[in-house]
Parts: sequence; C-alpha cells; structure tokens
Amino acid sequence: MLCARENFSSEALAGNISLFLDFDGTLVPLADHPDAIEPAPGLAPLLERVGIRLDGRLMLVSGRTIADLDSHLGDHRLALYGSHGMERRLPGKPREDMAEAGDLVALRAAVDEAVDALPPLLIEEKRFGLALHYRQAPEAEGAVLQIAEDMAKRFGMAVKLGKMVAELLPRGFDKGSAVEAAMALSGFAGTTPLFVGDDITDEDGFLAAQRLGGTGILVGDRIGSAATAALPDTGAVLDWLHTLAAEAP
Ligand SMILES: O=P(O)(O)OC[C@H]1O[C@H](O[C@H]2O[C@H](CO)[C@@H](O)[C@H](O)[C@H]2O)[C@H](O)[C@@H](O)[C@@H]1O
Repeated sequence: MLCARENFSSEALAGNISLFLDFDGTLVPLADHPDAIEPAPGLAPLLERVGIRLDGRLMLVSGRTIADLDSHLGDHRLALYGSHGMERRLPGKPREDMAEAGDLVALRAAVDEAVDALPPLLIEEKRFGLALHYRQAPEAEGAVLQIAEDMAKRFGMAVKLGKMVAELLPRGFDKGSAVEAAMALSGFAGTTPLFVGDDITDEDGFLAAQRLGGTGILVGDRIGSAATAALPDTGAVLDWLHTLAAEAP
C-alpha cells in the first residue's frame, strides 16, 4: 500500500482533490463508549481550514448522526453526511434527510426481548435505526450478529457491521452513496475524491472514490480492505491535515 501522506499532499494542494473523512477511528481515537471519545482540541477549526484550502471540498461522512457529531465538534461550519449517508447538512443550509425511519419503537422492543439473555449490551438509539454495541461483552459477538440478521429480516432493514457494533438501518444507503451524491454537487464535480476511513462501513466509501477515479485511504492495517493507500493511525491523519491546513491562504 502507498503511504497517503507523501502521495496526496501535493495533489491536494494543487486543487484537484475532494476529501471525504470518516470520524471515529479516523479523526478521533476509539473509546470504550460512544460518548467517551476525546476529539483533539481544535479539531473542527483544523477541518475548516483544510476545507478552505480545498475550496469547500471537505466532507465528513460518519455513521454517527449529525446531532451527535455536532455535540462532539462544537460550533462549526463543516459539510457533513451522518447516519451512514442517510442525512446531510451543507454549510449554512438546513439538514436534509435521504432516508425514512421505520417503526423504531417496535424495533427497540423486539431487540430488547432478543438480547435479554445476553450480557449487558449498549443499545444506541439513532435517528434511522439502532446500534448494538458489544465492546463491553465481546463474547456475545456471535449472538449479537445473529440477532441483528434476524431483526433485519423481520423489519426489512440492513445490517451494518463496524468495530464491536452491529447496526440496524434502512436499506439502500451507505458511505458510497454519500460520496456519489456529494461528487455530483457543484464544486465537487470533476475533482478527484479521496476517502479516508478505518472501518468496514468505510469500504463503500473507498470503492465509490475509486470508481470515480480517486483513492481509498485506510487508517490502520485491517486485512482485506479495498483501499489502495494507508495511514497508520488517527495521529497520522491529523498530522497530514495540519500539513494541508498550513498551506491555507
Ligand atoms: O462512521 P464512523 O464515524 O466511524 O462512526 C461509526 C460508529 O461510531 C461509533 O461507534 C464506534 O465508536 C465508539 C467510540 O469510539 C466505540 O465505542 C464503538 O465500539 C465503535 O463501534 C458510534 O457509536 C456509532 O453510532 C457509529 O455508527
């Protein structure tokens, strides 16, 4: 794999790049609980400076909801896709929903019943579905994945697997659909997408970026990734972003 930092800085600074960034595990180190993450001080202003350098072509693409991202980023004017591409907010515009939530009350009740005999899990309620986190009970992985598959069939939903998490969400949306929609926006069209991410759900983003002539950049060394470039960890991602921001006009 190529090392992304050396290979893409000059191209980005030449003005040809659109940059898509995952959040957890890419910009912020993982933590034991979704609310326990500790974004580096000044993360949002750093991203805004890189966005200025890229003439606005910087977009966060996260599995978190936009409201959740806002709660960790503070005041900012970043472009965001949340909920794995199901909601979007462009700077200065209201949030747009791409998906519709189903009956989340019935889903929650069915999931609660199904996990009752398992060790305690964190069930995160989200705008379009819910996430079953088993980071505190890794031995329950097999049972959690089976329950997620069963619930997906029963409620006509998709399962998205991530790091110690299985999410139940509406079908038809992923980080790849987000990249494709963003690349059709004025300003992004005709540029080269780079998608930076660490997790299984980022693979759709890597593939979309590569279909559109760009590159997927894996954070870490997960086996089997479609990404063709890599950065070792969140620190390396932030170092690279600081390099780009330093060139901001
Ligand atoms: O697409 P991302 O920005 O990477 O978001 C993916 C999910 O991130 C969160 O869960 C993950 O991070 C937690 C904090 O580090 C960790 O405890 C958990 O095990 C990870 O799966 C978030 O809670 C989910 O809603 C996001 O979809």
